[in-house]
Amino acid sequence: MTRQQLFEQIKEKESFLCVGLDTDIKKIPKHLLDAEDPIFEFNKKIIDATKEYAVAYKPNTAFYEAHGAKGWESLQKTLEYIPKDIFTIADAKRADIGNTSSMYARAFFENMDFDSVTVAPYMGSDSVKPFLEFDRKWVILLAATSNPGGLDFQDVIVSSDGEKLYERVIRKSAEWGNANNIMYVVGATRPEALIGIRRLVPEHFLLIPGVGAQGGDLKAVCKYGMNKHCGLLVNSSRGIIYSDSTEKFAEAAGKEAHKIQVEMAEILQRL
Ligand SMILES: O=C(O)c1cc(=O)[nH]c(=O)n1[C@@H]1O[C@H](COP(=O)(O)O)[C@@H](O)[C@H]1O
Repeated sequence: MTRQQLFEQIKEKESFLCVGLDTDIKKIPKHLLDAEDPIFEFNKKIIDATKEYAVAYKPNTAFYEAHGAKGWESLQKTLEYIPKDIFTIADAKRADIGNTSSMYARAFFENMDFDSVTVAPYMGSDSVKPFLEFDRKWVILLAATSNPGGLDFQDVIVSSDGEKLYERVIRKSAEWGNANNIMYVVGATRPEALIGIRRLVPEHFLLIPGVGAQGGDLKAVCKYGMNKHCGLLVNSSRGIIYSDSTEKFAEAAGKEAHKIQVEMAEILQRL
């Protein structure tokens, strides 16, 4: 999917919501456990209930890989079930030496046909570039993450002018691609980081996880992170998909997604 197509979706749906499909078999309603593929059954119902309000879905591959071959099948079926006009993110946080990264890229872009994959920058340019060789596919590079441990390395000052490691990651990696094939991950829990990040990459899309269960603030994120093409995909996983654990779980997820979408529509009107 291109940046323009993504922006068109955002305008049409008045939403920049990404629903995280972090589907934990221990948390899904009990009545689904008799199904042949409970994870897929759950995802199908969540997708049906939220697709009107979401411009992206982000299955975190850990929740599928944990089940071995069957989990990968659930992931593939889920991907195929997501409507084609909705942006898809394989949240796999990959990267390795070049020839291995090429295989990861093939796994998610050719074998599975995701629009994007999350990538860890620690191994540098040759570990990231193989993901950038695919037309209309995206790398979503970890920059300033939402977890407390993110501060351990990402905020270390790496130059005499006060540049932080995550800023260096963004500044350098922006030279490997462009705003049409790289996005950055910035946690909703640290909106203040967005001020400096927008100076470095005013045009790029940012994936912002951490609203909902991790307590990030949508308004603060938008205040500091939005650009004239919105430039944000804001993810919530547990806050949406587990809003209810009864047979009405999908309805509740739909309501929660709608609530966030209404807030987003109001914010988008001010663009
Ligand atoms: O790359 C991510 O998506 C990610 C980066 C980050 O800094 N923080 C973060 O929470 N995530 C992911 O975003 C999702 C957040 O889930 P909830 O906290 O349940 O909304 C999980 O799949 C995380 O792995």
